[in-house]
Amino acid sequence: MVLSSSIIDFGDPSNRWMLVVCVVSARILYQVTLVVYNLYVSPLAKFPGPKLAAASHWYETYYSLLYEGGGRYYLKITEWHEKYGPIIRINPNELHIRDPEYFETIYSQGNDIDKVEWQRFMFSIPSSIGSTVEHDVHRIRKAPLLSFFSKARVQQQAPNIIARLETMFDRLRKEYVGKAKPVNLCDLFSCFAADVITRYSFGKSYDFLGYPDFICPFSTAVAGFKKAGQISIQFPIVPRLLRTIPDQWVSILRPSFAPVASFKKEVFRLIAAEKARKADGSTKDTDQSIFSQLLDSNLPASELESHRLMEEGVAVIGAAIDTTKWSTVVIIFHILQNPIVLERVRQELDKAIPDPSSLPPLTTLEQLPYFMACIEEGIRLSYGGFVRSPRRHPKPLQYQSWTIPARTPICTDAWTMHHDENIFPDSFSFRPERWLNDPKSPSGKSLSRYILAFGKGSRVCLGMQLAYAEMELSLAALFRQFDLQLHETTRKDIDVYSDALGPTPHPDSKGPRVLIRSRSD
Ligand code: HEM
Repeated sequence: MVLSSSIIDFGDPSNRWMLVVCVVSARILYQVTLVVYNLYVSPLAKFPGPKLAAASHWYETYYSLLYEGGGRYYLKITEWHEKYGPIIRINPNELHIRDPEYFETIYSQGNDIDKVEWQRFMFSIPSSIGSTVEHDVHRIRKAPLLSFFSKARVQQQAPNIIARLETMFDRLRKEYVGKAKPVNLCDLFSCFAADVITRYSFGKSYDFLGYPDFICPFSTAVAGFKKAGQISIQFPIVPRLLRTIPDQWVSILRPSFAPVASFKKEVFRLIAAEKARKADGSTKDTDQSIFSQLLDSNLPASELESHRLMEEGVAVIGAAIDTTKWSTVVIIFHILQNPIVLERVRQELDKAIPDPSSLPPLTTLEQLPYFMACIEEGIRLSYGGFVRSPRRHPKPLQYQSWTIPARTPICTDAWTMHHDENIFPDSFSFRPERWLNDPKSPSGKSLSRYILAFGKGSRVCLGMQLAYAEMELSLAALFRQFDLQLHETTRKDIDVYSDALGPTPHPDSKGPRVLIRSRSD
């Protein structure tokens, strides 16, 4: 105290100004040094790309948050690949590669590939598998869930999916079929996907399909959360700080968050019940919920702590709703917009499903080539996660003449892959035919290898089989039983405008809507 008062008198205004000037100058000096380092000294300095992006993160921040409403950096990346070639530096630390033959190297099954630090807090659930950065921790966490979401278990659970479909169709018949009342496909399939995943993972139904007009506050809250996702990517400190605020306070400050807060409480309740059942030895059906599955696994005790399990539960539900909804809606839109496609799908489904009220097993639907081609093509044009998901490899990677330093964040993405015109000519058009007769890429590999919508390698989507089953059953039943007509809906309602932790259409879109008639009308 004596020291500070004897050296500088902060009561003197000129000294206070001097302090401000010193702090600002130090900050400017730091920024200038950083820019010089990024441009000339960094191990990535030699890689091609725009100097502004290499100099500072602020360039990405501007395109991600401000320019044309934000979420538009993916278009810049495409533009730069045209100009600078297949490997570019897209910010001071990260490289992006556009080469359909190289993405399997980036996203390989290798055990020692990490995600990057900003992915940990992106969804505010850092201990869930999708947010786990370290490969070894991720592997341990994912292992016990693999069989729970395996193809065999999904097939076993098909009757539960069909039961949710019946609920959905009953409501459609009562409130929409034959009426001049359009239904918003995003709202409809959000509720459906939410009901399916909660029943599947928690062994419990929450009747999301019962909400008026299919507007479910929980899905709306999750969608709102995702809209703010770019802020979390650009400023990872924000979600970290928000986590320190109790949920009740956040709900008061932002009432739209309340459904997420009460959902988290419900997840804690389920976990407590499962732990109590396990403690008194009465757990019988080990595959009823992901929590019984995890608690019966050989995960260490630290991994079974209630807060960690809550984050895993929320992650599984969160990962399943918007993604499955969006792919299903995109597929419906494109089929409806192409009368020839619609006719062909119907012919195939009518033949395979003679009684519209009785769906065949998934294995039969999967044998319908044109129907499955429509699904694959719709998945291609719905892009899956969309947001970049970089990886860090422990050893240097070689790409053409470039040596990529070890642990450099490196990525490609579904937008880049799915619009590679050499692999998918006329890539913006919906052309199911491209998937018929076991098609190959110019290099002779199966075309489906170039689909990145579910991710690849060790981090591949956990719920892929469930997502396919939901899409196959719901689309087959929908097109078999109903006549749908697009209502004030165009490609503007479907095409990606921005990346808001998922493919997001133009902000003016009111959402894709349809009018529904029964096919027997
Ligand atoms: C059409 C539907 C779906 C699409 C397009 C999709 C897409 C994706 C993508 C791209 C990833 C990888 C993200 C990354 O690399 O960081 C992923 C991971 C994940 N998905 Fe899905 N998903 C879908 C449905 C589901 C469903 C139904 C579930 C329910 C279980 C689910 C659960 C997960 C989980 C838990 C992860 C993290 C996996 C890991 O990190 O190992 N997804 N998904």
